[in-house]
Amino acid sequence: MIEAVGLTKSYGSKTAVYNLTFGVQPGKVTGFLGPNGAGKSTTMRMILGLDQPSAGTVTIGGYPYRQLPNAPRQVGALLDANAKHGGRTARAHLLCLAQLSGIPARRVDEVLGVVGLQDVAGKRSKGFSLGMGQRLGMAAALLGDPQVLLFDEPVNGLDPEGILWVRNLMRRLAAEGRTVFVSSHLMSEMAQTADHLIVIGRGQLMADLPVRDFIRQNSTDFARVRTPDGETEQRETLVKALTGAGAQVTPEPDGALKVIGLELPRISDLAHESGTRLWELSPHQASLEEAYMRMTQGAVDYRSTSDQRSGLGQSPPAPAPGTVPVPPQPYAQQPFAAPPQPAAQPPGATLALGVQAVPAQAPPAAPPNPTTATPSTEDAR
Ligand SMILES: Nc1ncnc2c1ncn2[C@@H]1O[C@H](COP(=O)(O)OP(=O)(O)OP(=O)(O)O)[C@@H](O)[C@H]1O
Repeated sequence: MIEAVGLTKSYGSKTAVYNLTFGVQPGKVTGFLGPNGAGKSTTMRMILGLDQPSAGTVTIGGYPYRQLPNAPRQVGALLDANAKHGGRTARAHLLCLAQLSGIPARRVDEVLGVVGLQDVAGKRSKGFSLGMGQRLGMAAALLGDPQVLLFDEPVNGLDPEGILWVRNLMRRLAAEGRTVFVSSHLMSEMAQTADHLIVIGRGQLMADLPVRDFIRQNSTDFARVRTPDGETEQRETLVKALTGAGAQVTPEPDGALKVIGLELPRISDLAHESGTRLWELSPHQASLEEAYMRMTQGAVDYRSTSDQRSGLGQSPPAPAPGTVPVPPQPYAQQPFAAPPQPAAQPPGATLALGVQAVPAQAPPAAPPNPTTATPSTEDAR
């Protein structure tokens, strides 16, 4: 079990992590999510004793990492797959690590087999692909057969097969009763791999909840409805009928309508009563990726300032023939009960996320201030 209490880390005037309190349980995969610069790696480094907290504590099985007896046998980590001597073979790299930690040499071939690198064990790692490097990093993490495992972005750069392999490995390690803590940006991947999620933004805790609760609370059901292409009047009649019945109706880029707040049979009845023909009426669920993006949108440090096409002298593409030009905002002829929309919150506000969200706590009146909006230029790494 990993336990962080009031964990805080400042680099000069920059607060990378502020007052984080959470626990990571054994027997589960716990996903650690947050946008770029949210503080995930900093937190992991503090867990592993590589960085000293400015305040608060973090322990593994009740001990700070540096006080763990025989730490490499208890905790394994993959923080940076490039952290290896490229001139050494995969086997020599692992052998070296094993010797430093008093791990028997025979374990090296075992872990090479676990990660599927047995056939290239004698090759120098500088010639390895990104995926092979990640596998070697995992082998190093598994070397001491530890009960606690930390992986920082383990699927970075992996192909779909590699991603599936990592997913299965994580699940297997957790099923063996180990504590598995995995950072990622990829909500969709974590939704399939993790049992529990810890989400941070700008160094502060945003959510700490089981994945199934995240799914239940953040996936909004909606219907897609489509009237015959080009028949604008039919479309407007239907929008009026739907909003009049309390639905939130938003145009989709392809000319369909996204309808929230009404069951499919009711939409069908309203279309019939208003004399509208339908080309499509289908049930949908908002993706978790979308829910995660909404949750963290107020905590993103690095955001593009312009359309990526600007500067190329190109205008946005014209609508495809047959599609109906659509306004960007929801239709609102009639008042309707909109679902709760998370918004960027000032520090100290409770995040209105529809999840079992954690109140964002205001940092002390004086700096450190983890909510600085400008990207940091202080990264000393
Ligand atoms: N050694 C350091 N010196 C100064 N600033 C640092 C240092 N390490 C991290 N930071 C800053 O702390 C913040 C958190 O960084 P961190 O790498 O922990 O985020 P992250 O969530 O892991 O980001 P990413 O997903 O991009 O890897 C960033 O603003 C970063 O620039």
